[in-house]
Amino acid sequence: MLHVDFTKSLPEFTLTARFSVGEEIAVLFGPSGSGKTTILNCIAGLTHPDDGSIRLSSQVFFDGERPYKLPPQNRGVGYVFQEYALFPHMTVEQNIRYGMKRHAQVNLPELLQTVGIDHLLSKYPHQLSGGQKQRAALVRALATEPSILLLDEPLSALDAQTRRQCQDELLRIHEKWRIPILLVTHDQDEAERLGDLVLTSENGAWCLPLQHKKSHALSPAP
Ligand SMILES: Nc1ncnc2c1ncn2[C@@H]1O[C@H](COP(=O)(O)OP(=O)(O)OP(=O)(O)O)[C@@H](O)[C@H]1O
Repeated sequence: MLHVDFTKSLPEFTLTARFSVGEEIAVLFGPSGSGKTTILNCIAGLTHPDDGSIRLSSQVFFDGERPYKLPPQNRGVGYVFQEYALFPHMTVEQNIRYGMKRHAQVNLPELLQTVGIDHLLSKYPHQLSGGQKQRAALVRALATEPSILLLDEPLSALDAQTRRQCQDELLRIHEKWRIPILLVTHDQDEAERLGDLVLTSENGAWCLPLQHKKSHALSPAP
């Protein structure tokens, strides 16, 4: 269970985040500049709140009172950035293997097949379409065997059909992995389709879920 309870001063407003996410998909749905990426960055440890706390189950990520900051590399966070952030000089396989643990338990061939990029391992990022890059970035994040997955608008650059396929893959992966996933999107349909929990902001505060649903509707298999 992820527990987030912090404030952070930004140039134009004070960001407040107060919510909990179990083994479910929580969508952060809100306008540009409302602090979505900043929340993900605080959870990943790339930036820090001013006060409050962030915990994943019993593991403290941040505690403003002690004060304490767990280094990003010890948080077990998988992060897919807005721009995929694949290393351009590495093949897909090298990108994926980069963050893997030495004795990784993850079944990489199965994961590659699930996400449909097993035939692209020797390609470089510039040889991939937007959807393929997105999938490679997702596999790279999952290959680190994260305890939590952060996805910052991972599907925004995709056409409608590819986007739908990637949404389905994400739902399937989540069914299998059962870890908390925080997903940022500007797309209301996507928020409703993927989110067990949809968080939105009011006056800089991300607190109350708009809706909480029990099951997802996968597209029928093609
Ligand atoms: N490195 C930074 N330095 C100064 N201000 C920043 C920085 N990063 C973000 N901000 C400010 O913090 C606020 C929140 O930005 P953030 O990127 O978290 O919003 P967002 O909701 O993710 O936006 P978008 O949907 O456009 O990605 C914005 O007002 C932004 O100008």
